Amino acid sequence: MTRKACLIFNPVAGQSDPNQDLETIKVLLSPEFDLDIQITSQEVDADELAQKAVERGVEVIIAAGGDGTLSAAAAATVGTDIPLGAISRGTANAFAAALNLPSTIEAACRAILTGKTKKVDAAICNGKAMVLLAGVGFEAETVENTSRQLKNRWGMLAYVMAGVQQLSQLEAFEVEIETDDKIIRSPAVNAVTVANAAPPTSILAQGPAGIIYDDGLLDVTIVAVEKWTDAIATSYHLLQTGRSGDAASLDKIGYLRTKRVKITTQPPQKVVLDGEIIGTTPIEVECVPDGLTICIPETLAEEPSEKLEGLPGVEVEMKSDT
Ligand SMILES: Nc1ncnc2c1ncn2[C@@H]1O[C@H](COP(=O)(O)OP(=O)(O)OP(=O)(O)O)[C@@H](O)[C@H]1O
Repeated sequence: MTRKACLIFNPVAGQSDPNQDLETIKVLLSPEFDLDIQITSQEVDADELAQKAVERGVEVIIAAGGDGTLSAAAAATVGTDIPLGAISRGTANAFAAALNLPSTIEAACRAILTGKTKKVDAAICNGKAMVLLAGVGFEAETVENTSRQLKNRWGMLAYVMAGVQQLSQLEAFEVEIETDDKIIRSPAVNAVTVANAAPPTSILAQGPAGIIYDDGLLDVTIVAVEKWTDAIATSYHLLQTGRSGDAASLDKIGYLRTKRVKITTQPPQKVVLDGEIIGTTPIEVECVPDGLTICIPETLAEEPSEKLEGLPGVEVEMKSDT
């Protein structure tokens, strides 16, 4: 018997031929699924289509597109038990990389057909569902400056180019980071990233050793640089540690793990949530353990740890009631 699935398909994601991709997906999934195919448009996005599918009570939601499409569809399933099948067709494919999902259409379809479902953490940021990460400062600017034309032309290199563009305009901000047990203040940081899950290419999330997406905790990375040469050294260090799975050890990179966090900045900074600009600080992010059901292989967990020393003028105030 076939299962009822809603397939949400973004025809403009990535650089491949959408008609051919859709046909491949239909051929691979049709034997098992009764597919209700919903195509995204500029007006109707994956979030809205996925929410309607949740309301209709489909058995599985399958999203095919870039990180925006996959994250939006995933967000609509947070807190439901509806499994999400993710088919990556974007530029960066951070979603699949972060959750150890297959990167090709064929392998993703095979996982949806035969893979086991697994519960992983999600988070809520200012009332919105989050699967990957929230970026304050640099990361938000990088995303905003990475246009579709740039992505179409340069692929992954577009993210690097947008980052380098930002390095020449670094503006530090004052931050207060409040967790359940402490308040951290620093007068001059450039980026704060709160990650539930992140691939090694999300370099500004790579403070802790390995970002664990099923530990009930969020991974916070704080980066402070004074000049653009520091920024390059810091970015390179984070790229290396992200790839090796080691914790960052450079001064001016801090990290900690926490169930919930409140971030206030002076002046207010733009905030990017799973690839989309959602507004400005302050933000409050809370982990939703096991909030998302997805077909995914197991990964190894690392020991939780934190490091805050070395950030300029950092103050850590322990809260007395914890
Ligand atoms: N039919 C469409 N025409 C134009 N824009 C669309 C259409 N469908 C979706 N979009 C837009 O596409 C964006 C999401 O793109 P998505 O992230 O899936 O692909 P991408 O940008 O190529 O991938 P990545 O984020 O991995 O680089 C949303 O902003 C959405 O509004």
